[in-house]
Amino acid sequence: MGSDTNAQYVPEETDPAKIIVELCKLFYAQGWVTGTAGGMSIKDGDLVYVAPSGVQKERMNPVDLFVYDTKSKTYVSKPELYKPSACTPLFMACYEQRRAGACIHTHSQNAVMASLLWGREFRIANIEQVKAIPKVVEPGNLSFFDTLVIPIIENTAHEEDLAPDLEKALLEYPMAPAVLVRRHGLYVWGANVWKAKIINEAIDYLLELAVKMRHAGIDPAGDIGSEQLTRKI
Ligand SMILES: CSCCC(=O)C(=O)COP(=O)(O)O
Ligand SMILES: [Zn+2]
Repeated sequence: MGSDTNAQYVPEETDPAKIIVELCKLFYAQGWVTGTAGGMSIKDGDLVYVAPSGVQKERMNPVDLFVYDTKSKTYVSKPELYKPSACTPLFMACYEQRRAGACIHTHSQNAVMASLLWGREFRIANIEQVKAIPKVVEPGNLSFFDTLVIPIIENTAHEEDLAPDLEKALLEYPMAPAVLVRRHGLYVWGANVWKAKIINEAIDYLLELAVKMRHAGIDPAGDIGSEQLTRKI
């Protein structure tokens, strides 16, 4: 074993605008932001970077991004052709209520399917991947035996009108690492963009798995061993 086995991987790119452009291409390839859907934002000190509204998120250039200064409450970069993402009030709520460093909004079909199969909360437990999810209210991640709970809010005609319900969910679920929007998608945030990316990937994996488990007659939040009742052999 080399001495650098546990070395932390540090991505080289640090320009938030370039990172948003790069990650939106990746999320497009995942099917998470197709057809102009979804978006993302990064908070770098007082500056909030937001993608433009209604554009193909995989084809943006760094100059297309809006940059909002939370101190002066003005846009320091405001591309003339565009409006800022309709998700902006929701991203701002995550920054203010969760002290997030980055937010991701996707229209993943796994998120939409889960929102159709669960009621007011999505729950999953006893799956190794939950260990990638932070506890939020204290340092560290969930353990294998913890239950991940994600609140589900109802969709509205316009993205920005989701903000009051998202803000309420953030207050009512202090441990939640994300919020699902029924028939719409998922909002995820993290202390920084790379943490937000990891959490989004882990949650999407768990949503997909949970939908498959339900279809197989297994309760994703059930006790270990309860699934044996559904086993044929
Ligand atoms: C077909 S996308 C409809 C709007 C939406 O839900 C979304 O996430 C994209 O909003 P934006 O303003 O960032 O384009
Ligand atoms: Zn959306």
